[in-house]
Amino acid sequence: MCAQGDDLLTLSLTPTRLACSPLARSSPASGTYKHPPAMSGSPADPRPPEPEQNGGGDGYAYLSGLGNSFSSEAVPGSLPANGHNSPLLCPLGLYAEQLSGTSFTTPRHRNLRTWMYRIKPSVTHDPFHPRDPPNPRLLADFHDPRAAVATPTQLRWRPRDADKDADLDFVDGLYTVCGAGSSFLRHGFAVHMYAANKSMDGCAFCNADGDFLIVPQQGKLLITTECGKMLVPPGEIVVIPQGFRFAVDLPDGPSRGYVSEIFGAHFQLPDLGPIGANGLASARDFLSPTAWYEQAHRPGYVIVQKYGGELFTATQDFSPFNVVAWHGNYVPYKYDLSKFCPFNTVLFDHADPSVNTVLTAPTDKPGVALLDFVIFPPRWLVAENTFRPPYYHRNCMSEFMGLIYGVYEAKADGFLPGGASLHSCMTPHGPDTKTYEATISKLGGPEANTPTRLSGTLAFMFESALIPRVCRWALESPSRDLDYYQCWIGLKSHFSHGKDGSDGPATTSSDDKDGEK
Ligand SMILES: O=C(O)Cc1cc(O)ccc1O
Ligand SMILES: [Fe+2]
Repeated sequence: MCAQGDDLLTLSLTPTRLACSPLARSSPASGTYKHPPAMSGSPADPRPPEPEQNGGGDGYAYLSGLGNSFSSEAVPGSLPANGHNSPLLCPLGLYAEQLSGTSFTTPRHRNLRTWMYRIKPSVTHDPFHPRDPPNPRLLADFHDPRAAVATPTQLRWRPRDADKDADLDFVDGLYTVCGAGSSFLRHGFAVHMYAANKSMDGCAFCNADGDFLIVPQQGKLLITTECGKMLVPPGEIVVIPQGFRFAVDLPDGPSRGYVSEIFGAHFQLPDLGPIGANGLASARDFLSPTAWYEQAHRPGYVIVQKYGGELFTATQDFSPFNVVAWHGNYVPYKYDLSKFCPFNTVLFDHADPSVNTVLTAPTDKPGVALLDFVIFPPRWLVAENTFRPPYYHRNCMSEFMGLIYGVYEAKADGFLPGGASLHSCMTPHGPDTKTYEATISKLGGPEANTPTRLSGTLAFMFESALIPRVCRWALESPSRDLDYYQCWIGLKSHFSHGKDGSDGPATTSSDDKDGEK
């Protein structure tokens, strides 16, 4: 394997099919998670979490398990007893409020909702107005070619930091790159990136359009939600479902990363098929927050609501993070990507990247995703007589890629941590010239079939069945790599059939014309 750059650690072993030594995980970010006492997924036991026993290793308390029905109380006794959701009077004088993530009548196994018990209900605010200033770089309807255009060109962007001369919080630092469909029609997706240098202050964000899957690449995010707090360093991802109010603090200073937004669907774990009952991402490694609230009078607190891609604000005199207790299965969650258990080919050929799907948002067609979140994690490459980097291909799905750290196995140069690429439906792409040449130069040598460990790298892909339009500002951005196509131009013909007395019949005239000049 030779696609890696110099800064990748590559270990070689004597070829042996069965003995690969297990190595420690190599994510730069992880905490040791201790499973909570009877709290997790146990509505029958509403004891408050105890941070010492119930930590995510990062100082915050979490509940574990994707899809569980959770209960959490910041004050003992604040959840209604006896199975009531909406009693005549809630404990401690709280208001009951339901947040629905699916229609009321969605079949039970997909039905999502949470009950919150809060000091004041969310409705207690002044009217919504268009936000001043707006964020003109957000889009949630991709039907208007004036804002976003169709292009089959291979696209790549260099990483971009927040403008040092501007104060940009998560909301102002967010910009849409591409997407398809419409939040109004509840079908589609958007890919955004963010570059922020300031914590949100005196305001909370609420996305009425869809779910956010956030992939921090630089700088931790401390996210306060109505369900509680989560600390999310690079190497972890976080999902904030549609409608949750949240505020993003930047405890490490400037931060940047990627966001996929899905309209009208939610993420779930992929089916495992013949893999069996275990592998890839495990439900138990997904962590949701525990109840946390603030009670102080907060005059002029602003709710920023993204609705149809536009921002609106409403003012209130209290924090929206006033939920003392909650229960339900519609919750924000985070996941440490180093917990992912990758599967791969163990004899020959290159497995399709779907084998490393972390989360999928399905369409109505079986096996066709509105959006798959796929990773390219550290792993062993052991396939024999195989071109181990990604193959050349044209895909009916569209592929947006980002790099969290390291060097991506298909691109020796130019695809940098914090950068991005887009290869849309049927747009040809694959390893760059340097990667291809370096790989085949090892042919016949001992390295070609030696198991190697791909380490110190973490790339990901948002893959969609929908065909994205690309925002004009992304196409015109100074960070766009206009020379991207050059990385393949150097791919030579290695075709030797009939040339130089080689092993085939006489060459045809078209072979001559197409041969390497
Ligand atoms: O294009 C890419 O780099 C992503 C990708 C990786 C891979 O191993 C196989 C197919 C694929 O689209
Ligand atoms: Fe691809």
